[in-house]
Amino acid sequence: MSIEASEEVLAGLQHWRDLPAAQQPAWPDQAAVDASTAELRERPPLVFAGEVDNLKGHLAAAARGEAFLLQGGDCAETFAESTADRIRNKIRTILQMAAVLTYGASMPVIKMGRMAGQYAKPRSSDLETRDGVTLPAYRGDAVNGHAFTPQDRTPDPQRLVGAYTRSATTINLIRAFTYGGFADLRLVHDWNRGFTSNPAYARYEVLAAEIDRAMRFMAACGVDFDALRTVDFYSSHEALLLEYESAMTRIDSRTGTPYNTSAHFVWIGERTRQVDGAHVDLLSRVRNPIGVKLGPTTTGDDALALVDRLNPDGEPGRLTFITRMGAGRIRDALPALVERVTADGRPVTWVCDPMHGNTITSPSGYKTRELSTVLDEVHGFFGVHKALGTVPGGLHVELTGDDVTEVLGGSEEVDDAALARRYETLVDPRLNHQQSLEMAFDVAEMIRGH
Ligand SMILES: O=C[C@H](O)[C@H](O)COP(=O)(O)O
Ligand SMILES: C=C(OP(=O)(O)O)C(=O)O
Ligand SMILES: [Mn+2]
Repeated sequence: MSIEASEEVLAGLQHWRDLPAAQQPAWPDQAAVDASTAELRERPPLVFAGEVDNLKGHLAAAARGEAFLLQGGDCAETFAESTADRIRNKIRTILQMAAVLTYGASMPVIKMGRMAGQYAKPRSSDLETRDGVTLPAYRGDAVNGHAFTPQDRTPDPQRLVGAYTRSATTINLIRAFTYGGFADLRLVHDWNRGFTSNPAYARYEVLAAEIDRAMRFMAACGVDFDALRTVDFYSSHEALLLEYESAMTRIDSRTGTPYNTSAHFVWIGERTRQVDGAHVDLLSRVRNPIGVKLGPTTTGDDALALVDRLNPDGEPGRLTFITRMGAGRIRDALPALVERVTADGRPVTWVCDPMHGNTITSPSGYKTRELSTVLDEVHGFFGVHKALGTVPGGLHVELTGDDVTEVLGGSEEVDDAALARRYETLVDPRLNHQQSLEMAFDVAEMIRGH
């Protein structure tokens, strides 16, 4: 039987159109936007309501300290790099990190990509000027092209359909890899052995040897490793482009309620989380688990107003707060927020994004981050939660599975001169494969000390 949504619910899904919406592209032609979104509305969902509900249950467990979220991927996915190799490498990196964290935390790790839809970016400035020429800023491949030409930089709504198509092929590959044997724990463990056999990472040998012993213990006990060949891997992106997110919002025929079917999990960015704004309104009406990024100026009142709007009934797993304070601020700024929300009593999953509060410009002019500063924010996050007796529920990271040089530091040190070698990101700097694993080992040690 198929249950339909009420007129009131359907009308509510359009209410965002009456509200202020930050960070939307200046589309030159609204009729062309309408044509693209009409096309999107005809396309199949990318994720299914049952999967989304399962994820919500897992995130509820993370809020209670019974699971840990690992969410990672590019700052901005690009159409050109939605290739099988790049996608496979990212999945492999996340699976390797997850294996280490599972051991460190002794709990299930929820695997989630900033993947299969992360094609739209908020920007500090609407415009970019180079050599006296001013053009619209690059806002992600779902909006415009990165090349500094008027043709590329003019927002093109056909790109919304392009983003859908790439998201569909990416999630298809994710499903194929994670259900087809690529996620086999024995394989993932072998890859990690390859990482720790590199002398640069000798300090992680002790933990690696422990994991090795645990694997042999499991084998000796007759654990059915074949049953561990598949994993659930969830998709996520910032729900920034309201026309796209609205077109992908569908009524679940089982319940008659709306789900955003563009990803399992969507989040609202630091720049678009205005409590009376369009983003909060649209996401308040869908049933997915959702996140909100919270920067260092967030007040307890702001956080509670978001709980009121996004999770008034305190549904477990519904709301994740992704804090991105900066290593220098987290120890001062986070406690008041956590205390206030904890006193309220409605559950929240606390996740640490140690990237966005720690962006710097290197002496040679690259937008970058220092791995040591990134790790310091994670330490601060665990420290605050430990002191308050609350639960650090996960990690949100910008990373890639490739050997890029975008973030400074790491045991195989990337220095300022090395940044030029393989700086490929179109927006924010990502941890490379090795730096990502180094973070996973470091965090695993941190969790054990927690
Ligand atoms: O990921 C996000 C960036 O931090 C955001 O898009 C802002 O970047 P910008 O300051 O380069 O515009
Ligand atoms: C823009 C981003 O983050 P924030 O909203 O936290 O600045 C991002 O996650 O890429
Ligand atoms: Mn970013």
